[in-house]
Amino acid sequence: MRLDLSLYLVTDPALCAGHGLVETVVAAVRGGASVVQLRDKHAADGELIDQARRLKAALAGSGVPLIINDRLAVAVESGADGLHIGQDDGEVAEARAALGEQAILGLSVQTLEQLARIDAKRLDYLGLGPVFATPSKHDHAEPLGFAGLATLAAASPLPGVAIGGLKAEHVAATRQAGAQGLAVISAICGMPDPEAAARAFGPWG
Ligand SMILES: Cc1ncc(COP(=O)(O)OP(=O)(O)O)c(N)n1
Ligand SMILES: Cc1nc(C(=O)O)sc1CCOP(=O)(O)O
Ligand SMILES: [Mg+2]
Repeated sequence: MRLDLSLYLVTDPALCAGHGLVETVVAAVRGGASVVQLRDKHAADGELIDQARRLKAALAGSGVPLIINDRLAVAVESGADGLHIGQDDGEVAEARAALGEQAILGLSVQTLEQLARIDAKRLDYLGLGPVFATPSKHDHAEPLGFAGLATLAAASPLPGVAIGGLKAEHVAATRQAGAQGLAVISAICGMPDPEAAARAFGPWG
């Protein structure tokens, strides 16, 4: 099945706490989220596996894949659809070997130098960012702006999803820069109505 990166929800345990993790994700999917990533930098593996299984059950029949952030063992053990790793989160070859050919594997890229080194045949997509500075990730790299995003997207052999400080008002500029979608935390998680917040991004194509 084609991977639809158009509205990629990344969860945050604190921001999702208001409505609850599963409720926030289900509402966002009703509003048009096309991918969900479970991201929690502090939870133990066992807790994340449990959350991933609950999310997988909630997403059943929606066609929306569940991606695990950082933790290969959690992705394998939970039966999630894939894994997203950053430049310091382990080897792409090891992740692909453990996940199998059918799983979705994404990698974060911030620079042209990193892009030149990617193992494209083992990857499905790239996370390109941050477009803007964001309080949602304390250790983010230098912001790219839309010009930097366009440079990376043009040089990328893989579909890219833009991330970092993006809101519904940035859909047109993100498309124009050549990304295949927007990945967001705070524009959906922690909003009073996550379904309406997701719907505000509108149709991609
Ligand atoms: C879709 C997407 N793109 C980029 C990231 C960032 O990954 P990483 O650089 O490993 O940082 P952390 O999210 O692990 O803090 C992402 N998670 N998702
Ligand atoms: C998880 C993450 N990764 C980034 C990167 O640049 O790789 S920026 C980011 C946080 C995105 O949150 P928000 O939509 O609230 O700005
Ligand atoms: Mg990471």
